[in-house]
This record gives sequence, structure tokens and C-alpha cells, in this order.
Amino acid sequence: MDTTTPLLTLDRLSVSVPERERIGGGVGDLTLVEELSLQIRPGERVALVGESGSGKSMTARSILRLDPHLRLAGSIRWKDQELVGAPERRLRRVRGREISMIFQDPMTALNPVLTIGEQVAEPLTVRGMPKRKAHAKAVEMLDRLGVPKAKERMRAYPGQFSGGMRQRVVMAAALVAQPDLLIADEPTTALDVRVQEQVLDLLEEQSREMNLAVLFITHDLGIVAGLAHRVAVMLRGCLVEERTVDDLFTCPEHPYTRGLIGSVPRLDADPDVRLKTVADYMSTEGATTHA
Ligand SMILES: Nc1ncnc2c1ncn2[C@@H]1O[C@H](COP(=O)(O)OP(=O)(O)OP(=O)(O)O)[C@@H](O)[C@H]1O
Repeated sequence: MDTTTPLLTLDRLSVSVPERERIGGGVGDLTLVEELSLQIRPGERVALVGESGSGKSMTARSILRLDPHLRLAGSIRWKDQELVGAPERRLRRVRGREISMIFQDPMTALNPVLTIGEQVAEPLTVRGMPKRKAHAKAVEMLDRLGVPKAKERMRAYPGQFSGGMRQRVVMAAALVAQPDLLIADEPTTALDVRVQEQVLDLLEEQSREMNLAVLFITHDLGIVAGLAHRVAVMLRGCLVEERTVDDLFTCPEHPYTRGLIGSVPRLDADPDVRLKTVADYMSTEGATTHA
């Protein structure tokens, strides 16, 4: 058992939308995440998987309280401080500096009218680092993430970059202040398969080199194996299973996890046999939300 002190401990975290904020109406508060417990240690890469709408993003966004209208209950312990109920100024110190987040669409994460250099250096300049030094660190980070001619590219605008290059820029901005944890919410979904692989490799490499913990959110179990140490599986707002990657693929416990693994298309599959869906696995095994 790993005895290193966790960086992040979610302890029975629940997230709900108050009645007046519910999209589409409905009576009472709507629970999106229910009593979820999870720990992440320094340098550890944890994948949070589950189908669309299972509550992965809401869990991740709640750690940094990016949606102030949501109600949180339970505990989010970051190092030695409690984030549930913490004042906004404390969260601002943690966001970007200690915990960074990257999202699916690199274009919306970048400001089209600011240069790449300004955006990658910004996490450092807002914390008072002199411009010249922040600029040099930004070049170093872009270079490290494989952006060719990084020094010249600092003057370019996001529109002049391809999707894959933009995601590298977003990663550079997220990592330049050397956070302890990166939350990556489907960062490769919008990229083509080849670029997707490059970005995942980079992420894994940076995590190893910088002892960076990563919470990686995805609905795609196929990309988890090469990246994560542990996998947490979510279904309808609940965590149904949490295992090491090897254990998850060799002996998944919950029917939903078996469904997720079994419904990934295989090259050696019989083309005349219909692929079983997650729902097929769930109905044959009479599964409910809980393990
Ligand atoms: N204000 C709201 N009112 C009603 N439902 C909401 C509200 N905000 C979020 N939800 C619902 O919460 C559920 C969980 O969303 P979340 O984005 O966390 O899912 P996800 O697992 O990350 O899925 P995806 O992979 O599609 O992003 C979704 O079904 C979403 O529609």
C-alpha cells in the first residue's frame, strides 16, 4: 500500500445544482455527484472514466470551484487545507499555481487576440515575475513540449497554430508555473488520433519528469492503459470502482466497468457478431448504480 501523504483527498464529495439553477426545470436540488471519495498522491496519474453525463467534469470542476452556483458537501482536502467552503482568495492562490486545468477545446482556452508568449507567460507575470524572466521560462516550456522554433512562435497568435500545437500551448501555460496537480478534462478528444497520441505521450512524460500528479478525465478507456496508474470509474454521479490499471483490465469487478471494457471494438472481432454495448452488460448482470 502506498503510504505517501495524498496531495488531494476527496472525501464523500457531493455536488448538486440548486433548484433555481436547474436547466430544464424540476423540483428540488439535483444531485450530480454523490459521496465520491478519491485520493491522488504526488506524481500519480489517475484516470476518471465513465460515459457522457456521469459527472466526471462536475467532479473535476468542483475541486477548483469553477462553477460557483453548484453546492458542495463533504470534503476536498488539498495538502493541508480544506477547499470546500474556502474563501475565494484562497482558491485563487491554488488555481493555476498549485492546481492547473486543461480542457477539451484548446481554441476556447486561448485568447485569439493575445500572443502565444503573453498567454504562456501570464501565470508567472500575474504572480509578479519580471516580464523578461517569465518570457524566458515560457520559451523553455514551449520548447519542452515540442513547439518548434519556440522563441519565434512567442509572437504568433493562436489562429496561426494547428489544433495539436494549440493544445501544446495550452499545456505549456498550465505547466509553466510548475503546479503539483494537472486536471486534464478530455484534453485530446478534439484532436485527430495521431496528434492525440503525441499529446498523451507528452503528458505522461511531463508528469514523470516534473513529479506532476494528473487527474485525467475521459470517456475513452482505450487511452487509459498507457497513461494512468489508477482508474476510477463513474456511473450516474457515483464512483463504482477504483483499481490499478492492470487490475481494472484483468479483473474488472463492476458490470458497468466490464461493459466499458467489453464494448471497445477489437480488430480481431467477428464482423458478423454485433458488439455488446454497456447497456447489454448491465442488463444481463442486473446491475444498479452501486457495486
Ligand atoms: N445546471 C444544471 N442543470 C441540470 N443538469 C445539469 C446542470 N449542470 C450539469 N448538469 C448535468 O450533470 C451531468 C453531469 O455532467 P458532467 O459534465 O460532469 O458529465 P461528464 O461525465 O463529464 O460527461 P461528458 O463526458 O459529456 O463531459 C450531465 O448530465 C449534465 O447535463
